Amino acid sequence: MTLTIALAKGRTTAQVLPLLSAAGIDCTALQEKSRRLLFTDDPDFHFVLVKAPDVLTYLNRGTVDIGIVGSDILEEQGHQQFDLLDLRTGRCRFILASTPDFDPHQTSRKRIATKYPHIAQRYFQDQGEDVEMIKIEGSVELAPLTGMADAIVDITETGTTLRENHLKVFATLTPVSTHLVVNRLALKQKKTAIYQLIQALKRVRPQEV
Ligand SMILES: Nc1ncnc2c1ncn2[C@@H]1O[C@H](COP(=O)(O)OP(=O)(O)OP(=O)(O)O)[C@@H](O)[C@H]1O
Ligand SMILES: O=P(O)(O)OC[C@H]1O[C@H](OP(=O)(O)OP(=O)(O)O)[C@H](O)[C@@H]1O
Repeated sequence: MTLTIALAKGRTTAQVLPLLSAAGIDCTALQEKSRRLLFTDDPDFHFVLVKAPDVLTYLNRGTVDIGIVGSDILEEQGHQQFDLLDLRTGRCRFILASTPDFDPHQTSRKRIATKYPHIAQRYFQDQGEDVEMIKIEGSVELAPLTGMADAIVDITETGTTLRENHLKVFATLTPVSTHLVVNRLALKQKKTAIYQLIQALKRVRPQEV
């Protein structure tokens, strides 16, 4: 039985391939630097490489059985799938950050720039605050520096980008890591193969922090 897996391209794939290899899956072709997107040589595991937000589109349409993607994407897009395993890689965290002169208690309605409007909205709703959301696609740190936004909600790992842009963390929100999610129908039809993969990955994923 073949399991079809969508991998989020970029950092997620780079950090997950060593785990998949350690779990006994031949990832040689995936590890080669190329523009290939579809890997079907192994009869047990087929892979597609997609942009992180598209992982759930493939999964929810049943085109793939399994998705491997950051919990930032799962939190932002909502869950229609089974989140079965925290792979404990791709670790980073959500933060609220801005220039050091930002006043979190400012009386005017805050303008918040982010790639994650739902997560940011939920955070401010929990604080009882109505904010203006500015959705951007990247280089989020630029928004408060240019005056386009009062602050940002983004992910940080090493803190280098914040530091190099002289931004300060005002709040830490939720932690992020790479998760394995499963399509509901696939879980019924391919239960044994899916649980075998999960058991193998459990044995090789990093320790809990
Ligand atoms: N320091 C980090 N910054 C951003 N994402 C990280 C970091 N560490 C781990 N991740 C995870 O990696 C995913 C993003 O990976 P990456 O930045 O390679 O993709 P991308 O943003 O689609 O790429 P690109 O910037 O080329 O468009 C996130 O969804 C998150 O789960
Ligand atoms: O704390 P650090 O280790 O510096 O990592 C954080 C940075 O990484 C991400 O951006 P990404 O590299 O995905 O680029 P982007 O601005 O194009 O989204 C994130 O949006 C931060 O800008």
